[in-house]
Amino acid sequence: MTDIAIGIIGGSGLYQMDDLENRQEHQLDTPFGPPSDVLVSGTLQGVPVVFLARHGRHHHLLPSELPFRANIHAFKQLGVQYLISASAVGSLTEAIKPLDMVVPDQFIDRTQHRIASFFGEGIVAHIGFADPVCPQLAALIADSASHLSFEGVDVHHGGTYICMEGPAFSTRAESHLYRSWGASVIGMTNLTEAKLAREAEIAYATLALVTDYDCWHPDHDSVTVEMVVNNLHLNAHNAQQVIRETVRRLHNAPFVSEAHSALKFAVLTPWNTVSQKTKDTLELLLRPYLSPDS
Ligand SMILES: CSC[C@H]1O[C@H](OP(=O)(O)O)[C@H](O)[C@@H]1O
Ligand SMILES: Nc1ncnc2[nH]cnc12
Repeated sequence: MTDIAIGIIGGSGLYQMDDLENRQEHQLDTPFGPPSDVLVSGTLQGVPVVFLARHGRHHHLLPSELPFRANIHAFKQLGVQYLISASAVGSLTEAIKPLDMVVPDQFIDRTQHRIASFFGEGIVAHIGFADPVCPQLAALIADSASHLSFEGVDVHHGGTYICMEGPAFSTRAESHLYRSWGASVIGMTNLTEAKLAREAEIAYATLALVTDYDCWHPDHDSVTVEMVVNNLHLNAHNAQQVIRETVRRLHNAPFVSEAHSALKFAVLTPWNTVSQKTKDTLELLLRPYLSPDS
């Protein structure tokens, strides 16, 4: 099949794109095992896209169980160059209220049990990650959300997303600690995904949908799954509109992101010292940098 440049990864509450036409399911395998679910390609207002439900369509995978590498590899196999993530988050600040939308520009890593690199097994690479999301894609998402102007919903362009391990939500002491760090929102998935997308040279940015005030707010109940789900049902529809508008704009004006050449100077290990097994595993990622006889 021909390459699909735009990928969408939906988190809690976003298990499919309602208006996706010409749907086709792709059961893919990767050197890192199978992805969370089938990838579903189709067209959104005539634009080819491919969608994956991050936790599976029936939400059967914990954040710590997500096959992050397989998911990103599967998008890469289909030719994805831009990946739009939609995610549920808790707010860590008064200025960001439930149902608001946030497009983070920074992450803080509080994960503990995840493999967050494609490299190792005899090949070393260090990607730049100072700016962990693609600024152009983030701006497109934020501008699309602002343009659609949903009643009672503020759009926050920029902010720091704390990525915790989960699955339990934070303790109150942790929540206050993250606030003291100046963080804006908290979730359990996006940092790992952003790192792997960068290693795969895919431009990545997130539309974060606020569902709760975590557990720091004196005037609001501490976060529960019921609270998250109720608010997700309210804003999943808005989120799909933002994604559609972002896809439309991106298709009309694609751009070159720094992410698209992230590996250019990142690999330290001479290719001729790498085992054939590791070469085979990483061939898709390293293809642009390999000479025909390496
Ligand atoms: C259902 S609340 C916690 C759960 O929701 C978020 O998932 P996602 O980022 O995939 O939308 C959060 O990260 C947790 O995994
Ligand atoms: N408060 C919270 N903490 C972590 N992940 C979340 N996802 C939605 N709300 C969350």
